[in-house]
Amino acid sequence: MALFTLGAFAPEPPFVHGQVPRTAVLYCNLGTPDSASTADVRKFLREFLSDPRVVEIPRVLWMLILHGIILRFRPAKSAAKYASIWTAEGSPLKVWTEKQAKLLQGWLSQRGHAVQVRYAMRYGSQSIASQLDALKAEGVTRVLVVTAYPQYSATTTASVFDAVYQWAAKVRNLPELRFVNRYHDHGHYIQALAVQIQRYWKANGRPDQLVMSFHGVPERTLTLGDPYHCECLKTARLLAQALGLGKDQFKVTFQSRLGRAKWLEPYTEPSLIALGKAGVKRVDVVCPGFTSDCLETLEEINMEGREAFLHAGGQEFHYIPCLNDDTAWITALCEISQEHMAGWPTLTRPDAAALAAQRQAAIALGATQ
Ligand SMILES: C=CC1=C(C)c2cc3[nH]c(cc4nc(cc5[nH]c(cc1n2)c(C)c5CCC(=O)O)C(CCC(=O)O)=C4C)c(C)c3C=C
Ligand SMILES: [Fe+2]
Ligand SMILES: [Fe+2]
Repeated sequence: MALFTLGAFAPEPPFVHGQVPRTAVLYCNLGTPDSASTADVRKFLREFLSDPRVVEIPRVLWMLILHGIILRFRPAKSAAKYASIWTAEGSPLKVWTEKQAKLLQGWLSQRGHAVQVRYAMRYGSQSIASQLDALKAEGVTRVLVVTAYPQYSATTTASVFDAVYQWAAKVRNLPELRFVNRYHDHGHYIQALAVQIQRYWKANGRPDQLVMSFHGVPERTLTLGDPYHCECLKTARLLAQALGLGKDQFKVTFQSRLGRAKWLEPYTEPSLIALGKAGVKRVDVVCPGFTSDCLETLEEINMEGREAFLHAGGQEFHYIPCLNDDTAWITALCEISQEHMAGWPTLTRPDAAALAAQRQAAIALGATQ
């Protein structure tokens, strides 16, 4: 009989003295079903909605509601919605997230940083633990965790961090870890949104009202101290400023409510209906909190929201796409990552071209020359 047990820690490759430190960026998004089938959507929803960060009601009661009602009826309904936005390459959320990570890798390398970029999903395939395992196996000793969520919420950002901590709790020789909590007011992020909207308006004309629709959360989270609501409002204010919009030219709303509890208000769809009924002719909707187009933007806004507005008497509905693979957005991701890697010796080629690119980006944002 063995006298000693190794406890929870699995054997890991031995530490090699003199090993070159290696840095990685782990870019994390929410996740999405593997296919638009009801079975895959149910599997995804089960994992997502079982996270106590996402639904904060007493466990036993919630498990009864989740398994007794929601997982019986919602998967088929959601699967039909997913089917309406699915692409040949898969779920838009996955396609964009993967592309953003590849582009970020390219930009960081071009700026002379020796950094590996991987993307991971909080729920479903490409899990955070699997990607951290892969990075560790590749010899990475420093990881910067960046999320696809500009506004911090315990329901999203903190849940990603939980998954990292849960992985870390089982690892003996941990990499150095850093986290980006938020970038809702980062100059490059706001600039990327403004550029995207202005480009859209240049090609399609301007609306009577710009609706900035953010994903909702239960209102209770605000009174419990979640900064999400305030951060959404700050993003909206900065974006309106960058676009030169007056108070009566834009509106902030919250979408995707689930269940009967009160969520952050005003709700997007009733607001669109009210605008249509009030005789507003053209509405443009942008979703600044979503960095990739996904079910919530492509179906809920561009299909359901459009229908609601036009049905209520509105004449023109425009959906402005998310940041997706836009160059200004990838630049923003690059800047945000660089700032948080300060002090980590990642620059292998601090050459004139890389430094000039950084200086130009800063000047474009109003830095003194
Ligand atoms: C209690 C439920 C939910 C909370 C709280 C919530 C917060 C939240 N979600 C996002 C971003 C996304 N959510 C997406 C889909 C989605 N969200 C919920 C529920 C809550 N979200 C559900 C049940 C679903 C699945 C679809 C459905 O059945 O309606 C997505 C899109 C995923 C995709 O595959 O395309 C995103 C992105 C944020 C930012 C947020 C809080 C700030
Ligand atoms: Fe959501
Ligand atoms: Fe939705």
